[in-house]
Amino acid sequence: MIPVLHTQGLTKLYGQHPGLIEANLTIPAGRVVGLVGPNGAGKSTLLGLISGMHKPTHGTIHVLGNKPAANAHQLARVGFVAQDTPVYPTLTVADHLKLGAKLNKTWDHHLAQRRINQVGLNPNHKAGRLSGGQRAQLALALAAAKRPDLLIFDEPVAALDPLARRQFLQNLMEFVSELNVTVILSSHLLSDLERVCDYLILLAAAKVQLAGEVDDLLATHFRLTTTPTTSTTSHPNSTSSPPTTPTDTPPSSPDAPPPHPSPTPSTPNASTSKTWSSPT
Ligand SMILES: Nc1ncnc2c1ncn2[C@@H]1O[C@H](COP(=O)(O)OP(=O)(O)OP(=O)(O)O)[C@@H](O)[C@H]1O
Repeated sequence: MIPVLHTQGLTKLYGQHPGLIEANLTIPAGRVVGLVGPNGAGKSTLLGLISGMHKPTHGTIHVLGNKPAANAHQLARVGFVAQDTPVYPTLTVADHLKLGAKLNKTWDHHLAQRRINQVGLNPNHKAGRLSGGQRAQLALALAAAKRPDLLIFDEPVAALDPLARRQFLQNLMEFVSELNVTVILSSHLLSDLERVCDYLILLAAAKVQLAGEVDDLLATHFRLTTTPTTSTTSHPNSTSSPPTTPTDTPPSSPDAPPPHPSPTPSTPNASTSKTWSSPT
């Protein structure tokens, strides 16, 4: 099967300044990919390269088997939602749906309408008057109604409060299971994405530090926390520091997004709160 993303030595320089250095990535189809790293790590640069907004300085990149944004068909296969969920403030929710239908040949009006109803958005409300969470839901419905094969979100939950974040991720997971789409989500914080992604890319200082299936990464490198009454279990390969208490990462935190519905089997430990230790 053709990978959703395949890069070799992918490098983007802004003048002399590195945005991304020598990235080698192969992401299989059907994953929810967490792209995580601190400020300036290169997340937006990589997403810009995938969507075709940036051109590589050197190296190669193939998205769904083709060069990014190579033609109209390729553009239609990739949905991109930039930071701050851009919408047109003076247009109503219904206007956004009409615009989406005009601009996209593959537009699924039924899907868009159904999702708008399900999340309780009033079609007559202007986008400029929606809350951050409602804007995110609108942007998600618009992106999904394009029926893309790859859906990209740059920092989708950064500006949302815990409840809106949870609702957004829940809706996203519903789309994923309904549409069979690959999703790439970026965030500064692994904790934002860890329960929804099944593939992880860690970036720092413009370089890929770690990439792979979450289950594989967990199998080789993780630390578990258990209830206070039982002893803490460490993976034999783990070189992590002393165990954390459950209060460090409460499983029932209101901040915790819903579990990923992917058919990919999770590790037996995946429902236990987990803490990533630094890659070695
Ligand atoms: N237009 C630009 N001109 C010059 N340098 C840039 C430009 N865009 C990004 N950079 C630099 O490239 C590096 C990667 O930036 P990028 O925006 O991709 O990181 P990021 O992980 O998305 O950061 P953030 O989380 O803050 O959005 C940073 O050092 C940044 O300063």
